Amino acid sequence: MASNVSPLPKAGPPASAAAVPALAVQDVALYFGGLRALDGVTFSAAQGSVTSVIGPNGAGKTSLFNTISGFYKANTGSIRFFGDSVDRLHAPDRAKLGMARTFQNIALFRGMTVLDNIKLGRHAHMETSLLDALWYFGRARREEMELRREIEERIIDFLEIDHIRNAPVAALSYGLQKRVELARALAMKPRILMLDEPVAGMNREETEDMARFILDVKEEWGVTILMVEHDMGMVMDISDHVVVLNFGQVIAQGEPREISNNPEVIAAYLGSGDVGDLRARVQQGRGRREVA
Ligand SMILES: Nc1ncnc2c1ncn2[C@@H]1O[C@H](COP(=O)(O)OP(=O)(O)OP(=O)(O)O)[C@@H](O)[C@H]1O
Repeated sequence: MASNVSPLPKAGPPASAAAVPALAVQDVALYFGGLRALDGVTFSAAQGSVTSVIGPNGAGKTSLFNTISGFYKANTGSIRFFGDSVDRLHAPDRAKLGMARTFQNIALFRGMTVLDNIKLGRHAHMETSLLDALWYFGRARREEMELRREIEERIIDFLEIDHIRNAPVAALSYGLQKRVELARALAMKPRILMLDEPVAGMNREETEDMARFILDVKEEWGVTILMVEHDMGMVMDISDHVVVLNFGQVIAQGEPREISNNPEVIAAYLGSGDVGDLRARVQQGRGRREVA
């Protein structure tokens, strides 16, 4: 990818700290009345990895994302973020710690420009008290504004969206809107990026572009990725670790190759629209990691 701006400095962990997972979900349950949307879910996402959560419709993937990011409060269990419990924190405080997410349906301000949407991403870190505002009024605030501008420019360059920076979001193709959503999430300076169906509704070319950007975010920026995605080809190609949910429970987890050959996983997908895709992957018996 052409880039004459260096990537953001990695918040790279010292070797000893890398053993602490970016995210550790332990025995999490979430009930809606009598329905167990999540039931004893346990898995972790290693620092600097792409971890994907898959499962048939209604398996609990979105509920899991909402619980991790703090929109829902788990009935039982715990969630640790880089070793620290976030169980008592609400969604905005988890976002401030560096949990950024995109949504299944694009959640951008369609009448606003690309740049203004990206600028909104930084609000996760903005302080609002009067004292803070006064303190920030001087040099520190100017310096911070410059840093933020620099970050925005790096993101725009990195995601190759310079040509549309002043375009209203509503005028963009679906694939570009998804890329702007990714840009806004990056502006939050995330330590973990949670992507809810990042390539849903995309054509093949847009999907490949998005897959490349996700890998670049991981590799060049050192950001951990947690992704929910139905596109099995994309999941198997770019994931380091795959977690399979069915009826709110983890039925399998492991490397993509193990998962796509797991009979329980294939059985879970029978009758779902995704089974053809999964079967194709199994028959194909190869992924990018094997080609490389
Ligand atoms: N707010 C809610 N109130 C009641 N039930 C809910 C709520 N949200 C989800 N559910 C139920 O919880 C279960 C898990 O739903 P969830 O949306 O998490 O699944 P999913 O794996 O994300 O599905 P999809 O792939 O279709 O998006 C489903 O049975 C769903 O009907």
